[in-house]
Amino acid sequence: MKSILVHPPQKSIRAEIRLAASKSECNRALIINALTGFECELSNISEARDSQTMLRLLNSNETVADVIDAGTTMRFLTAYFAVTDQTKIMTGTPRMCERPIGILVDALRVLGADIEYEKETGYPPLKLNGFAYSGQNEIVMRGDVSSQYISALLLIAPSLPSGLKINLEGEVGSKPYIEMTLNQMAHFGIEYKADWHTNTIIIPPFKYQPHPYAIESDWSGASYWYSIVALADDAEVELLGLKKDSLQGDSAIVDIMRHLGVESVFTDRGVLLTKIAPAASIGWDFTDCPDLAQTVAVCCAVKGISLSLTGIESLKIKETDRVFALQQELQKLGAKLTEVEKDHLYEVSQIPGFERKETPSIHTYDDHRMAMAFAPAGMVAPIIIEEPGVVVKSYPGYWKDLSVVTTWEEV
Ligand SMILES: O=C(O)C1=C[C@@H](OP(=O)(O)O)[C@@H](O)[C@H](O)C1
Ligand SMILES: C=C(OP(=O)(O)O)C(=O)O
Repeated sequence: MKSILVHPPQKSIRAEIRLAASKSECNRALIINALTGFECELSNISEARDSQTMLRLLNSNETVADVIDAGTTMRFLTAYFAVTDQTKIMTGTPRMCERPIGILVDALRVLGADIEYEKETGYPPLKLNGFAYSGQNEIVMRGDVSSQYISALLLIAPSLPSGLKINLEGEVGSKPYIEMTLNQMAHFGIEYKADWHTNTIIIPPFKYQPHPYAIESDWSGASYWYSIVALADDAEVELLGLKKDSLQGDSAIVDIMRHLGVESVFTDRGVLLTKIAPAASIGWDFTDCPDLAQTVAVCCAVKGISLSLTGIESLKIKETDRVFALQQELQKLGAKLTEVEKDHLYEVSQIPGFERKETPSIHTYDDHRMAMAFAPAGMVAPIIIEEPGVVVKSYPGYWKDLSVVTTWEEV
C-alpha cells in the first residue's frame, strides 16, 4: 500500500467501534490450547498477524518456524517447541534477529533444552535440537529486559515433571503481562503462587484443563481511539468488547487519558469515551505499559501538553528503537523528545517558534505502533503516514475503522 493521507474530520465524531481482539491474550491462549492437545474452545481469536502466525506455526510440521516480527510468537514458541522436544529453526525478520533472546535460551538450557545460535550468540535465529529434562525445578533470571521471557517459561512450566520456581532479578518490567499470563493459566486450572515482594513465582506440575476461553478486545488498540477523542474538536466514541476488570495492563490508558482530556464510562458492552478538560502537563511511568508510550507522546505533542516519561528503556528493543523513532518523527509535528536523565527520564515538549510548512510525512520504521500513534494527529491537521500496512501486526482493521470517523486517501 502507498502512504495514507489522513484528513481532519468535517463534523462531530459519533461512533461505535468493535475493537480487534488482543494478540497478547490470544497468543497465551493458543499456547495453552496446544498444551491441552488442542482441546479448548477459544473464541474471538485475534486477526492480528502475530496471532495468525502463532496459529499457523503451531499447526505446521515444517522445521523452519518464521515468526516474522512477532516478539511473543518468537519467545512463547521457542519455549513451547523446546520443552515439547521438537526440532525447529526459529527465525524472523532482520529486526527480529536483532531482538535479544539469550535470557530465555539460558533458562531453557538449564531445564534441559538443546538450543544453538545459528548466527549471533543471544539472538535469533535459533536451532532447537530437542529436550532431555535436567530435573531442575528452580531458576534465576533477569526480570528487567522483557517480560516475554518470563511469560514464555511460565506457560510451559506446568508441563515440567517438577513444575518450576522462577526467581526474578532486577526491577520487573511489563509486570501486568506476567500477571495476564498467570491469570490465564489459572483460568485453565493452574494454582500458582506469586510473591511480588521477593519476585518469586511457583508453578506446580499440572495438566491444563481444557476450559472455553473468550479473548477480550485489545486495550493497546483502544489507546489510539482515546487519542482520537482527545484530539478531535468534538467526539464521543464507544469502544465495544472492553472490560473494566481487564487482564490487560494497557487498560491504564483510562487513567492516563483523564489527564489528556478523555473520560471513560463503562457500559454493558464496552467503554464510552467523552471529552473533558485536559491538564497542562503530565508525568507517567510506562514500566507497566510500554506499548502506550507512543500513543501518549504523540497525543501530548499535538495538544501542547508537556509530558515527562519514565520506564521507556524497553522501547529500544521493540519492533524498532521506538525512542529514536519518536525523536525523529515528533519533530515533524513541532515537538521534541529529550532525554533528561540518561536511560531514565524523558520529556516531550514543544519546539519554540515551530511553524508547520507542509503536510508532515511520518516514517513508520516497520512498527505498527508508529503508524497507529501518529494517525490521530490527523484529527487536527492533515498528516501522511508512510507504509500504513504495518498495522497488520496487531490491528489489521485500523484504517477501515478510522474511515468511520474521518476521511483518508492513499497518496
Ligand atoms: O507479553 C506480551 O504479550 C507483551 C509484553 C510486552 O513486551 P515486553 O515484556 O518485552 O515489554 C509488550 O510490549 C508486548 O507488546 C506484548
Ligand atoms: C512490542 C510489541 O510486540 P512484540 O514484542 O510481541 O513484537 C508490540 O506489539 O508493541
